Amino acid sequence: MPDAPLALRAVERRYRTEAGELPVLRGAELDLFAGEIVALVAPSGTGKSTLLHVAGLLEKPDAGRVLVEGRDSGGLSDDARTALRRDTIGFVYQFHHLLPEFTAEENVVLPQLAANRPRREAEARARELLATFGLADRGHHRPTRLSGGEQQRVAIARALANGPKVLLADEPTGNLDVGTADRVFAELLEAVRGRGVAALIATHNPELAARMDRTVTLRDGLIVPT
Ligand SMILES: Nc1ncnc2c1ncn2[C@@H]1O[C@H](COP(=O)(O)OP(=O)(O)OP(=O)(O)O)[C@@H](O)[C@H]1O
Repeated sequence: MPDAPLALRAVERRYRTEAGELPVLRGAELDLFAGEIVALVAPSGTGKSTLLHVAGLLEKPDAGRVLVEGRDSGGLSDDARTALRRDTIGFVYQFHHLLPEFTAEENVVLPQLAANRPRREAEARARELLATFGLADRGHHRPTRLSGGEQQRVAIARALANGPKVLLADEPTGNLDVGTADRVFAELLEAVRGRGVAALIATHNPELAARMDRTVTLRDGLIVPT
């Protein structure tokens, strides 16, 4: 069997605060398999964002291992970690974080150029991805000229631009009105399912969680099924 796209082994993460050390993750374990979509539903402040940042190689664990397709990210140089993240992991945030001075298409092109894809190929892929999300005629708009739902669709297209094995999302539709959130979420799930990507999606919305394959929560710094 191939390695899980993402695995966490005994992952610990603690923050130093004025009140002392705050242990947020205390031995978290997770196997995220290709094609499965896992909901992360946990009360505010229990460590969802911390978990996603550590799983996404944006923060290093204080102990334990984060394995991407079986490869331990622990011993890598900063550059090698960045390259591994860029080539294998897509991130969608609650707020789109698109670059305001670039068009929608350029926002989807840029991560591909960073991954050394030739510009023409990157542009073709960006147009194809944007079309998937119903944005074929919005590619030349800057983010401020797009609706909230359109901005978030572009952010999803950007996350998928380098063909990630893993998609991590932190309240990806949390900033949208209910109807738009519902549609964008359905499109996100369809895009992830269609590509066989392993996804971990944090949400406070039980209805959205119910549309995923399984749900996990955080309890005392551990990932547990619900
Ligand atoms: N850089 C940091 N320094 C100190 N403490 C932090 C830092 N980042 C997060 N924390 C603390 O760690 C705990 C977990 O935070 P985290 O943002 O991961 O929770 P969360 O479950 O995502 O919350 P929410 O649902 O409200 O976004 C919180 O108590 C938070 O205050």
